[in-house]
Amino acid sequence: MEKIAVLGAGSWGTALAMVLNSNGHDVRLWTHIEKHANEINQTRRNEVYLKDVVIPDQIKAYFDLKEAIDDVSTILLVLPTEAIRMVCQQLKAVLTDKVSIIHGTKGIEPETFKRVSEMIEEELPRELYDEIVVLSGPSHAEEVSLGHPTTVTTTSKSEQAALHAQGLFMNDRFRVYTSTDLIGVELGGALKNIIALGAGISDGLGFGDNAKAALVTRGLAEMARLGTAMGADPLTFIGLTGIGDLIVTSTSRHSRNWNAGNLLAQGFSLDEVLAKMNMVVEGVRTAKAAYQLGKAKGIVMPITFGIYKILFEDADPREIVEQLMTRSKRNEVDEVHTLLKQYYRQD
Ligand SMILES: NC(=O)C1=CN([C@@H]2O[C@H](COP(=O)(O)OP(=O)(O)OC[C@H]3O[C@@H](n4cnc5c(N)ncnc54)[C@H](OP(=O)(O)O)[C@@H]3O)[C@@H](O)[C@H]2O)C=CC1
Ligand SMILES: O=C(CO)COP(=O)(O)O
Repeated sequence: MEKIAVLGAGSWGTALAMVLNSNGHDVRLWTHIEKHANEINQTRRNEVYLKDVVIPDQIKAYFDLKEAIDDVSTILLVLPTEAIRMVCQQLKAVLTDKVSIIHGTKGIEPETFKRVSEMIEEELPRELYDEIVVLSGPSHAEEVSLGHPTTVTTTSKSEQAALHAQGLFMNDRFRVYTSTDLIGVELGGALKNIIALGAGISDGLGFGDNAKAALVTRGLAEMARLGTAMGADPLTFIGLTGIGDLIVTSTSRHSRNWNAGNLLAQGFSLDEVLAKMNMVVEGVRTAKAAYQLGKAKGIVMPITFGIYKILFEDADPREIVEQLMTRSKRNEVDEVHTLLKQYYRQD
């Protein structure tokens, strides 16, 4: 059994702390708000982020980062992408012994186009950690914390490290696979949030199931197209961290991205939507990064570009849908599909 510090006491950090606790690990949950740590310790509830569950007594919340990481062997970062660099800098100031790092964050940084593991690598000196592992897949905190069956994937540059993380989390309610495609797993988890925003917009406009199936399917093609150009294995996009996560995020009432899209379609401005959500909506920043990246690399991503225009250029969602529906005639099969077809023919 290990001592593990979970940095980020939002919904996902709390749910993952509960999984680790149920596996017998000694888990500390760190939040940057002192009042939040006190509330969790006194009430055993995380009222703002995960109100429907009781947090087991064994999980202690910390405000002092140095105390939270004292003597731990693994640190799990579960923060918004925007907070990753800042918290790594705080960590660097107090971390003395080498640890394993795992992260459960899903995003890409605008301007730099860095994945989260790359941001951590840039901020933390190499001698302070063994390897970085990514944990991703279709997994809403609200269901994981209730013990509903869930599957995720761990990946790392080191297969050993991915296997170690698999062992830490896996139980009969939380099944963990491993993958060797670090780039594909991270990009799948980040890019699906953009398409989920689109699914929320589509549902908010009342377009129904056909439109959503089209968005998810053609959105997946865009994810795989950009991902492949960034060095991912296209097959990863038909796995848990690609289509799996895209399905759950585009269809679940728990999804922050879907709900944000739904509110946008009702006419709220982006600022109003983000204020109403009170939780991180990662697809917004990642849409900016994917738009910039798609432009820079000349990748065809009409859905992603349309969602970017709704978010940042005040475009009317109905006009974007019309533009998507009236694009020039095409064949459905492009280079990514061709690769997938070759794969299926091997069976
Ligand atoms: N929720 C889910 O079901 C899942 C989420 N994820 C991913 O996990 C990541 C975290 O999401 P989630 O838990 O939902 O987010 P939440 O919005 O629920 O919580 C975010 C937490 O991070 C804290 N935080 C924000 N900025 C900082 C900072 N600078 N320093 C320290 N803490 C900070 C927030 O504190 P404060 O109260 O001050 O805002 C809050 O406690 C995201 O990348 C998300 O995509 C992945 C899978 C499932
Ligand atoms: O990544 C997630 C589920 O796998 C969470 O998505 P949301 O942030 O949209 O809730």
